[in-house]
Amino acid sequence: MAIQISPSILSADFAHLAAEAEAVSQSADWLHVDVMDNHFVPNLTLGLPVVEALRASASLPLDCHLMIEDPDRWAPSFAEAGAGSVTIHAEAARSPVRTLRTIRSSGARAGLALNPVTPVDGYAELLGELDMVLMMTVEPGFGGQPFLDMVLPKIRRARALINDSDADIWLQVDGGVSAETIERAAEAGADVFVAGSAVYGADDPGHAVDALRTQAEKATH
Ligand SMILES: O=C(CO)[C@@H](O)[C@H](O)COP(=O)(O)O
Ligand SMILES: [Fe+2]
Repeated sequence: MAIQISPSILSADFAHLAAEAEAVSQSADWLHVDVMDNHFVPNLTLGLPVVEALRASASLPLDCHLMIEDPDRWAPSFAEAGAGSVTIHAEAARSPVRTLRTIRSSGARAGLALNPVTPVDGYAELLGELDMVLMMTVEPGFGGQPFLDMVLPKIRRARALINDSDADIWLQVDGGVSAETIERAAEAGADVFVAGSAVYGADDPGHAVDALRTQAEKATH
């Protein structure tokens, strides 16, 4: 399982987004874009126009994490805007099968995110519709929060379900991922790592991505 790193631009300088994206373009695999609507989470960030602008200027594929109340309405537009991956929250989606299929039919990867206390077993039936499962290791809404170790058993459970399914599904962790926590998440079975403050809070974001990848690889070999 190849390790992938997806820096979150939530911790980047929004006045210089293109340059911030460029700073990780040689070292990262994706650019993680946190879309928040102040309803599903108590924070408001960015929407489709910013994703369209990033799509036109950034070289990395966009990994859009929709923390919004009505993903069934909006997710297809993010896929059509050229996002490489669109992840909806299980707690918010009312028609997840239809929405995940629509994302895929636009050529994007389809992801399902689970909040820290949302059980994974109830979603086993959806695995056939998924390219990625996102495990939140903080309550969604803000960058810079501490990693929740209580989610580690659920990451292990998701890894087992994915392996049993024989499908090629990535397992992403998002929230509090740092040089200190990434090994625990990798050991539990995650293979895609979102990191905001650990990358954009560093003096050299590109180097921080390399260091995170090295740590995760060490844990899985
Ligand atoms: O989705 C979210 C927060 O809701 C994340 O993508 C954060 O932006 C990650 O930031 P750090 O916890 O790595 O600082
Ligand atoms: Fe995120």
